[in-house]
Amino acid sequence: MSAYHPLTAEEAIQLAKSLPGRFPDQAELECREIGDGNLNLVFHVTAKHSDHSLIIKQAVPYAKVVGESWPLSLDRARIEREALEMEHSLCPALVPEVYGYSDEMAYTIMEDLSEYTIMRKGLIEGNSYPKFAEHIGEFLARTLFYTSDLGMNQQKKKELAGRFINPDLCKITEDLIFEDPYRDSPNNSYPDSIADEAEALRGDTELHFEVTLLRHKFLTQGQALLHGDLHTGSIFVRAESTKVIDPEFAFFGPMGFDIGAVIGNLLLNYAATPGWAADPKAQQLREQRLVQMSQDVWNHYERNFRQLWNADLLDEMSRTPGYQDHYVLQVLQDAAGYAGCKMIRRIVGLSHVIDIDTIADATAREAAQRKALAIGKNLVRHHRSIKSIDDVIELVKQASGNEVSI
Ligand SMILES: Nc1ncnc2c1ncn2[C@@H]1O[C@H](COP(=O)(O)OP(=O)(O)O)[C@@H](O)[C@H]1O
Ligand SMILES: CSC[C@H]1O[C@H](OP(=O)(O)O)[C@H](O)[C@@H]1O
Repeated sequence: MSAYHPLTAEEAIQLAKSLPGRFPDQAELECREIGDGNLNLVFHVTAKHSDHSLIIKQAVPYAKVVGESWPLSLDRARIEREALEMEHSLCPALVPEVYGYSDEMAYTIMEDLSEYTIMRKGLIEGNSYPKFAEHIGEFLARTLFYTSDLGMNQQKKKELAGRFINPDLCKITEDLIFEDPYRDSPNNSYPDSIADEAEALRGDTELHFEVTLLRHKFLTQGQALLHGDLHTGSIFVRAESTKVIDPEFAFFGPMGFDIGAVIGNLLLNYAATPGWAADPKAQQLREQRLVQMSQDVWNHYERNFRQLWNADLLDEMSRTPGYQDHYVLQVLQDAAGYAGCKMIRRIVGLSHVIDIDTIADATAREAAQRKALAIGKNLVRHHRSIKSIDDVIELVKQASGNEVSI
């Protein structure tokens, strides 16, 4: 019989105490459950009168946001922990350290990042993160290159892929991102004010064709080990430092999905900007910064990825002249398409983003929803003809209906 049960705060404290070297012997520990995500429990354990602390993240056997009617495998905790360890080994400065775990109890004990801000909140507050694009570009390039057939032994990659078969969490993405927004699904949720947009999405078969191509790639292309859910709520930031958390959707999939997740979420915040910055000058500055950041994320990714390819390529056939350019362009096109899909799902599907949903003024909120959908659709529709990141930005500007000079 399994020993699994959801931890109490007291049990989390006992667990923290039992970890050697993490707290002074006589420390008086306190614990709070702080999970604000859709799926898991997160315990924050701190020592009174000291700066020692840690996080215990535990999966529950269902999707917390929906309830027990949506069962989910506890194995996702192992997958998240192994992905965190892999990402930390490739990018130690950009991923929290794992201190301990239990697969049976589905928990991971890790470094406390409470001194950081969740990026989605920071962006809503209008903060700028000048190092972010450089950091996330490095994270994307290193994790994707070294887990692909380019940078990892190909037999080892096949074995590793077996550890990251993640059917429950992939099914969430397949349904919520690539299907529900385009049909009449009980999972969908949107206000009456944009019912016309939702109806148009359901009838747009040309758009469905492009989404189906992206969905097929997601289902079949085991290009690299992905984070799988790299939105701005899964990234902690400070002015000088960035940390990626929450890779429980990790699996071997198309590289562009992770890159597109970052860019799509920056663009969701971009679409929301008029709802947060009343002053036109401040609004313009924020918009320019977000568009520039989206462009920089790609540019840093591409520069790092090409450097790794030129220095550490294991696959001999991939030295064929022209192949690197072909490969990188495919990833860019995928990233643009996936960014668009991610934007659309956050407006009409299950699980929205606070960047848009918490805009107080109803007119500004609706305008943000419509702008996000326009950008998302434009990226999906045209992703296969994109030739450069400038083309991506052009599609964003075109759909925004306003000038964004960067
Ligand atoms: N390592 C950490 N340090 C500090 N806070 C964390 C850490 N990991 C998670 N949290 C907090 O818990 C919240 C939910 O965590 P997350 O991993 O996104 O859970 P879920 O998988 O349920 O989405 C985060 O938004 C953050 O506030
Ligand atoms: C029913 S899960 C919906 C949604 O939640 C996940 O996000 P997070 O774990 O960060 O809360 C993921 O984006 C899923 O698509």
